[in-house]
Amino acid sequence: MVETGPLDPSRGGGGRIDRVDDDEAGLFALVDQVRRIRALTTGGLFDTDLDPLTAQLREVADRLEAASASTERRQAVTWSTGDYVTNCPVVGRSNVLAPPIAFDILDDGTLRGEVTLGLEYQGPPACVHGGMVALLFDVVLGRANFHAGATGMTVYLDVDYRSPTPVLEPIVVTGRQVRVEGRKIWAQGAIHAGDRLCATAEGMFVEPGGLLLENRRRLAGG
Ligand SMILES: CCCCC/C=C\C/C=C\C/C=C\C/C=C\CCCC(=O)SCCNC(=O)CCNC(=O)[C@H](O)C(C)(C)COP(=O)(O)OP(=O)(O)OC[C@H]1O[C@@H](n2cnc3c(N)ncnc32)[C@H](O)[C@@H]1OP(=O)(O)O
Repeated sequence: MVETGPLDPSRGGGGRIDRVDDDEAGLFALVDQVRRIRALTTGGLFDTDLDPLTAQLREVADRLEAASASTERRQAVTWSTGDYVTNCPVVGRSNVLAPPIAFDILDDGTLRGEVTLGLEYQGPPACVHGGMVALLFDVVLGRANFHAGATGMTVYLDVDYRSPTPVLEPIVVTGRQVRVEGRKIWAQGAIHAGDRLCATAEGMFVEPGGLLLENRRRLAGG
């Protein structure tokens, strides 16, 4: 049973975590522009001829492709720099899929993040897609585990959708680690819109053995 008391969305305080502000290469600034386009093209209706804009975007994409390192090298970077976070599909500032959410850590280790999701995350009318809700939980629980010092791969994620999670309105995503037994870790989370409970989740995570660590070493080239 998810205990929602510690996941009260009105709790404040705490400090920002996982936020990387160093944008020396200008990548976050570039991705911010792609995000604007991503948001505007969902259900896109424009009072202009799109062909010239498409040509301009194609040119930009061609230039980026010509200048880009290989997928393999980029994948290695995400691990070798320990910079997984900036590429995460929920918090990552260089991942266009990410809203991105920034989390604060409260004094008891609970993570709290506020976000307004756009139409690109819509499932049912005016509601966030249930798969996106699950993704938000997977990440907030995983980040809470990481900051609590015991982290693992998700082996089980139980999401209860209790009331619609709205798009285009602020929602608060919370999560915390609740128990660790050997390699097994449990965490719980909630999503609220105002003080309305939209969804709760409980996940179990298992600290991976050799294979994952080996993958990481291999991808990081050492
Ligand atoms: C997330 C950390 C990853 C660490 C990577 C290394 C460095 C990374 C550094 C920073 C990381 C930062 C972020 C991480 C990035 C992304 C994470 C996002 C979260 C995800 O996106 S993650 C993807 C989806 N996730 C999977 O792709 C998991 C598939 N899975 C497996 O790869 C294996 O499952 C594995 C390796 C996890 C364990 O395998 P294994 O062989 O080491 O352990 P084993 O099978 O013995 O299980 C041990 C005990 O857990 C129980 N158990 C297992 N599964 C259960 C289940 N479903 N329900 C109930 N109990 C279960 C068993 O019953 C046993 O219990 P008992 O000991 O009591 O018998």
